[in-house]
Amino acid sequence: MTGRPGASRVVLSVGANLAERDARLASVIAALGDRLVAASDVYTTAPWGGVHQDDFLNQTLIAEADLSPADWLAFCHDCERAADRTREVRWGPRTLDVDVISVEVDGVAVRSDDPDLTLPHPRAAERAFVLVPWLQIEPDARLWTPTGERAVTDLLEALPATERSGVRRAEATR
Ligand SMILES: Nc1ncnc2c1ncn2[C@@H]1O[C@H](COP(=O)(O)OP(=O)(O)OP(=O)(O)O)[C@@H](O)[C@H]1O
Ligand SMILES: Nc1nc2c(c(=O)[nH]1)N=C(CO)CN2
Repeated sequence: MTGRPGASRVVLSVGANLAERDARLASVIAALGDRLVAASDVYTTAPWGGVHQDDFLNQTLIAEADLSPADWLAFCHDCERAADRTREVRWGPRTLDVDVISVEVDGVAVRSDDPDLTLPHPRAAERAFVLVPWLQIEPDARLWTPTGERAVTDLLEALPATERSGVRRAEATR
């Protein structure tokens, strides 16, 4: 997907479950610099996706810049590369994962089924580790789903209670 850079607002989900997890998350905030609009607290989250592995730290960020959706994906990949991220097991352990959850250009949500950049992120609505931190910084957040645009609070309520209870503010757990 390509696109003319223009003022855009992005929601990013950041996760890490190997060494130096806090520093990995902090590296994304540092890379955003003054493009950062809001950062949730850091949450300790049970692994999603069925792979047995250590808990993650997750954080959701909102940023704004004159960047196209493809530029935001490149930003995410640059951050992952800087953290020596390798792609081995799908949904498995990682030094740093930075996903584009949604992008708005001129206040309109970008929708794309390009496998290289699907927008909104196709699994965001199933992930309490994305939705809980997102709601902390944007309580009235909305997300396009295959059944239309939905309030993120409703998406979260629709998830199994065990998914929601696996997401806890990090200071409560260490
Ligand atoms: N919204 C998106 N955000 C990030 N990557 C995306 C998105 N849509 C498609 N992709 C593509 O998905 C590919 C795999 O990404 P990645 O390795 O981060 O997946 P994953 O974290 O293992 O799983 P998931 O996609 O379920 O989060 C990337 O190369 C990227 O091009
Ligand atoms: N809790 C949690 N689970 C995950 C995460 C993550 O960031 N947090 N990322 C994954 C790969 O996309 C797979 N599973």
